[in-house]
Amino acid sequence: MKLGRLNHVGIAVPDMDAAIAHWRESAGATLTTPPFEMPEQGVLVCFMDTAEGAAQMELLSPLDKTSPITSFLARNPLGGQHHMCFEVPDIEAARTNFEAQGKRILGPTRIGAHGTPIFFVHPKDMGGILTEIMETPGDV
Ligand SMILES: CC[C@H](C(=O)O)C(=O)SCCNC(=O)CCNC(=O)[C@H](O)C(C)(C)COP(=O)(O)OP(=O)(O)OC[C@H]1O[C@@H](n2cnc3c(N)ncnc32)[C@H](O)[C@@H]1OP(=O)(O)O
Ligand SMILES: [Co+2]
Repeated sequence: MKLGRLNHVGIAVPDMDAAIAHWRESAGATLTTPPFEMPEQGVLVCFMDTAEGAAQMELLSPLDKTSPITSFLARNPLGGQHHMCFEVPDIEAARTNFEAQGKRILGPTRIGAHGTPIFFVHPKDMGGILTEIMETPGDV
């Protein structure tokens, strides 16, 4: 199955304000959303875009000890690339496809930070990359 557009690169950060300043100063990135909490995912999240929306970073810091970002930062205290997110037109068809390939889907399909359904595929089944699949936003 051919995946669509790379929607964002997820970056785990230990300090959200410092990370925003870093990407603004070192890459000229602009904040497209102020940080907002997604308690159901255990994260504080914001999006930064490079020139003309050429690339989007999703900055993620943990809301609590149970957050998936907490264990990532325990292994990578300075933070780092956490996941890559690809778009698909039909999230259920994509889920079925990955399951048919025998790849481990992590948890239920749920609503992600762009307001569309997402799921994750285990990094060990994706060449070491935690892979997020999201349904393309309808207003594209
Ligand atoms: C707000 C939604 C937003 C959006 O875009 O809509 C998001 O993107 S939210 C992002 C945060 N949520 C998630 O990441 C959910 C999916 N993640 C998970 O289920 C876990 O984090 C998991 C299973 C990927 C890792 O769990 P854990 O931290 O407990 O580590 P393990 O000991 O189970 O790890 C097993 C193995 O995988 C390696 N690993 C862990 N995390 C990553 C990663 N991000 N990238 C690559 N590899 C990763 C880990 O090192 C272990 O490898 P090993 O060789 O066995 O040491
Ligand atoms: Co993401």
